[in-house]
Amino acid sequence: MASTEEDGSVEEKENNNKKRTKSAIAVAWLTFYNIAMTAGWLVLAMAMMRFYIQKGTHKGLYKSIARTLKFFQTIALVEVVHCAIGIVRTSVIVTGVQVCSRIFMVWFITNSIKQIQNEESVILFLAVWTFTEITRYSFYTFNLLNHLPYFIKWARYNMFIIMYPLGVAGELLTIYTALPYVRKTGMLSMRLPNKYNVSFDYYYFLIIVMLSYIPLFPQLYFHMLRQRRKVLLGEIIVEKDE
Ligand SMILES: CCCCCCCCCCCCC[C@@H](O)CC(=O)SCCNC(=O)CCNC(=O)[C@H](O)C(C)(C)COP(=O)(O)OP(=O)(O)OC[C@H]1O[C@@H](n2cnc3c(N)ncnc32)[C@H](O)[C@@H]1OP(=O)(O)O
Repeated sequence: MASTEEDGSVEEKENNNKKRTKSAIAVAWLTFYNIAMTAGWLVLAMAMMRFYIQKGTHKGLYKSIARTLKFFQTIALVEVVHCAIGIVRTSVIVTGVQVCSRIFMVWFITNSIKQIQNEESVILFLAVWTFTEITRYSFYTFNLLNHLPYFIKWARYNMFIIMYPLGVAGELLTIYTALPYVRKTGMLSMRLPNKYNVSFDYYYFLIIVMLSYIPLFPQLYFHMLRQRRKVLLGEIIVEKDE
């Protein structure tokens, strides 16, 4: 009996040690990741401001920052992995929708359709994303370091109230502006007959994407409102299993 108890406690200790090592590694990785992402979005913010100050126009701005934007927005896929392996307490679905919709905007809309790159709506969502991500990643960084200034916490859980609708407006307007080009060129579409016997119309796909904002965006918005109540007002919120 005694030896079993001893074994149990040794096993427990080993498990606790493993957990501690895992969480130390996770914290180190997340700190590095959040610092890198804050820096990346700060670089983007500075590049955009410099471009506008030097040229006095937003025309050509997207092209000048495209590579950096694609890099840092695509890297954000790692955040879905963070949720999946449980190193952050966030829903895989919520994070997945947020990250995938951004990657779709960057790669399959703005990057693929050159004719829309100079639209004001592109600048709108870029400015909103940049502000949001600098706030969000610096919030996570300072939080992990246990030195979170109140104004960053306040900005993280208040600014989204205006920024989310503005970002969505920029994204939807951009897709809407792209529709005529997509229809005219038939880009990324497959018409029958073809050897795979498959038909795909990117124009209608984009309309479906626009419509999917109606059910999906409120889920993200209400998720953030719940987080806001939890963090700023200290409410205890029982999340449903996902
Ligand atoms: C294939 C085609 C697909 C097309 C789909 C079309 C549908 C599109 C509908 C969606 C529209 C989206 C539009 C959007 O792009 C527009 C904008 O973004 S506009 C800008 C405004 N946006 C925002 O303010 C939201 C920004 N995004 C987020 O905040 C997150 O991505 C979100 C997942 C929405 C929420 O974050 P989360 O659940 O993580 O909340 P918290 O920040 O409070 O964190 C919860 C806990 O997890 C810890 N955590 C999370 N991440 C990290 C990290 N990287 N490092 C360390 N810790 C992290 C955090 O600290 C919390 O921990 P605890 O509870 O212990 O304090």
